[in-house]
Amino acid sequence: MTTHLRPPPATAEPDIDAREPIGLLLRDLRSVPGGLTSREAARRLQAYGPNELPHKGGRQWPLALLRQLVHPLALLLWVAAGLAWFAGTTNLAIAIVGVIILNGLLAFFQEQQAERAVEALGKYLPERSAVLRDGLVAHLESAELVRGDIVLLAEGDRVPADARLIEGTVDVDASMLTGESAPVTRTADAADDADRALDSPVLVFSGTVCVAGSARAVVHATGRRTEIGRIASLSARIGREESPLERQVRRVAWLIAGVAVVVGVGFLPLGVAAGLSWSAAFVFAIGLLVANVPEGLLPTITLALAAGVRSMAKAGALVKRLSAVETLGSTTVICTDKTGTLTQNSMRVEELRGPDGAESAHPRETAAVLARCSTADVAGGSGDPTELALLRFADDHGQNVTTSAREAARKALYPFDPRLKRMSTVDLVDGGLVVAVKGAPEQVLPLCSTELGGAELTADRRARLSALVDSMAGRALRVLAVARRDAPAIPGSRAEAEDGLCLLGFVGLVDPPRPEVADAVADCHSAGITVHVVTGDNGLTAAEIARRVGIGADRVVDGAALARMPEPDLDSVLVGGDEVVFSRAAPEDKLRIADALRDCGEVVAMTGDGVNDAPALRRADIGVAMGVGGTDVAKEAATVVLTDDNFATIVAGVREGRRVFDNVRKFVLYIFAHAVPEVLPFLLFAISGGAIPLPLTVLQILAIDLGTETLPALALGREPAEPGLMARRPRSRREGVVTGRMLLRAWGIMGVLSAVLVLGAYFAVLYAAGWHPGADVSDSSPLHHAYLQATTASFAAIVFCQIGTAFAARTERVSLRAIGLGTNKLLLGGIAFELLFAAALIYLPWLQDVFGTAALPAWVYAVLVPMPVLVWGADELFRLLTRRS
Ligand SMILES: Nc1ncnc2c1ncn2[C@@H]1O[C@H](COP(=O)(O)OP(=O)(O)OP(=O)(O)O)[C@@H](O)[C@H]1O
Repeated sequence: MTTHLRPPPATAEPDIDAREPIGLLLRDLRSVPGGLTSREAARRLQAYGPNELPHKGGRQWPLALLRQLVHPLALLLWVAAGLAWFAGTTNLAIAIVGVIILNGLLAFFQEQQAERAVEALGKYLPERSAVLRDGLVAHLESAELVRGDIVLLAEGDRVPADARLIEGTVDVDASMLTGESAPVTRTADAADDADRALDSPVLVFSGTVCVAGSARAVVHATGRRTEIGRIASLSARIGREESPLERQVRRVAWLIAGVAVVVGVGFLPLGVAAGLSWSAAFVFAIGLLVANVPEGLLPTITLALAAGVRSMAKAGALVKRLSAVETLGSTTVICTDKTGTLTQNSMRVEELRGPDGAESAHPRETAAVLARCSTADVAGGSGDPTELALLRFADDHGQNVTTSAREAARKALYPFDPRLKRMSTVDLVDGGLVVAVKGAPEQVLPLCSTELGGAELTADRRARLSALVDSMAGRALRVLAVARRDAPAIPGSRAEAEDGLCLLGFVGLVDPPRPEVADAVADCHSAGITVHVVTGDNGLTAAEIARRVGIGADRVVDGAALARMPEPDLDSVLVGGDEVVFSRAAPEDKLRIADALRDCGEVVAMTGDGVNDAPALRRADIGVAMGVGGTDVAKEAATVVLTDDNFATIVAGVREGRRVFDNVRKFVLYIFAHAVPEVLPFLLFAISGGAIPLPLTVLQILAIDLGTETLPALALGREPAEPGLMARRPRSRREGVVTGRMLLRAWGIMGVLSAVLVLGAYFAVLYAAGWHPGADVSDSSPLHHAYLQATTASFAAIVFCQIGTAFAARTERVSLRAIGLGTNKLLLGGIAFELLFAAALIYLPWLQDVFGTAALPAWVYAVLVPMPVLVWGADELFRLLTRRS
């Protein structure tokens, strides 16, 4: 159920007992087994409101805002503000409170944006349900369901509203309501003696999923009146747990905060020793602390992840958890399905062979079996793509392929079973019963005793037939054997029905690879990602398709061999470096493969679409469900849903994940770099014993941290992908956000250089005014104005150096030229703002008073302007040297 914003229903619905006899219930709901009319449904929708869960709405925001103001780092700042106030520096106290509030607001808006990005995913993938309207089956958005609607439930569907079964039997997984993980059976005509409605054998509830069977049910409660609607805390909101990246960054933030406290406290005695009064030293200690607490780091990361979620959604990959963005980026193995993911899923019968290997001389007999042995609906275009292709073939050969004709003649159905890989029906044909079977040749052939024409299937014939199948499969055809027999009576079981069959021939279907997949596979290979194919199809067919898209398919492991394979052997197959095709795989095999890969330390993305794929999707690091062809169960279990079922989209997601992670590193680097030029001047002051006056005021530091730096840091989070992003090995699970190389660049290179440049500008202004170490710069001294200009020069120099740092931080390895100077427009805007803000501080008289600044003489700009180039240049050189090595 989606959570759109629509007005709440105006009218209350009368109470109805959903467990009363069906006839009575239908009468109370003013419905009939054929469903409501569209007009009546529209009226009820208008009167009672859409079938949606109560929206967790706007009233949440005051709390969210409050949370931003009282999180631990903010509390640290509150303490600092309290101390400043206590020390009598009200100005500083107010400034710190300003820092807290501004940061809180910024973080709040970032979090809100992040939430919205995730919530907006709902609109990409509205849930749909099959419902009877005007006597016909319609596939409507679940939100449009009303009381009295008759819904059709099938395996893999999510139950869209609370409903009473009126026909059929289903197994439902009700774990999200009852916590009971084993599926329970619900039958229309069961005797209902349960105590609780939740345990009633005739009711199904919104949010639970149908894992087997099919049924019709009449809706008796929708939206907020459903069981799940009542349990408001279980609202359909997507989970928001902290990602490993956020956890890491939180730890880093705390570490830095700890260092800030130590530096601040450490400054106290140093400051006093250098000649400051206790209260002045105290004020500076607090200033240092506030300057270095990285309170903005976490929300910025959340926002970067959310931006990743948004752009992935545009690319067709709906990510259900923010944390999945980074996990996708570190994927090392992708296990993919074949049909629809690697291929176009536009199947067509390419050839039909008789048992003799010749182009079949009896297409009509084969077509007749295919027309009956099916559950797809060509007119409505719904059903398994293989079956749709077979039905179109039957249609071309003069068969009646309408569902009504088929169902009228059907006496029994043994549906397609992915383990048995075949399906059968028993139908009444011209007054006699006929068993129709189709399926994987190795499953069907053993059930056949004769072939078309009546000849017995000898061992020799069977061997030749296998060779025929292999030759078809080797041409990338999906091959199905088709068989039939006359039956004297309706068979009692599947085994009895599928016995003593007569083989009619083999159909070969083509399903060409998607054109974009070959490039995506090549990208995977250059990015160090291994691609395994796990398919229910024949090994030769799958290997040929794999080869056509560039997957190394030298090794094919078939389902039977896999079943016999001990764990250590499987491990060595999987980590041997080869790409493997697992053919004739059952859904449980996927789980085993995911498990083995994870045990081997790989980060696994696994695709799936069926009900049985759910455990493997859950077990993989990234479960990828098919949005078009997948069941609701698979989508539920997956972390990523592909709106186009396309393999290339997974790879696009990996690229996006890597980009987001890179960008997080970029702004962490940027934020780290400023610490050195801010802290070093203080140390100089302390070490000189006060002979060198303080090069920066506390409020100037706050102006940098809060005013000039914020926007460029945010803009770095939106940096486009760096060239070569998909030419690197995947990041190891153990590799953190902060690396030694990053610290070297931030502190060792850019930080130290900036500190030198900042002090250079400071001393240049002081000396030009005739200052010497130890000279008086206090309020009343003649050097005071020069001192104000000198601290202003330090402030301006930090701003200019940070511009250089921002450009350097844009790439981790390549040169700035490779990505272009102007490709991040946000950053250019951020820097423009930074300069304007700094200019205001330097030139507006009332800001001069607050921040202790003074207008700079023009020559100082000649010193300042080269600084960005110098800082960026030093890092560029470092990157060049490390690239070479
Ligand atoms: N509707 C069907 N009726 C009978 N047999 C089928 C049907 N669909 C598939 N088969 C047989 O079962 C085999 C496995 O099909 P299945 O659909 O389970 O494969 P899959 O795992 O979905 O394959 P892929 O990875 O290509 O998507 C097919 O190769 C085919 O021989």
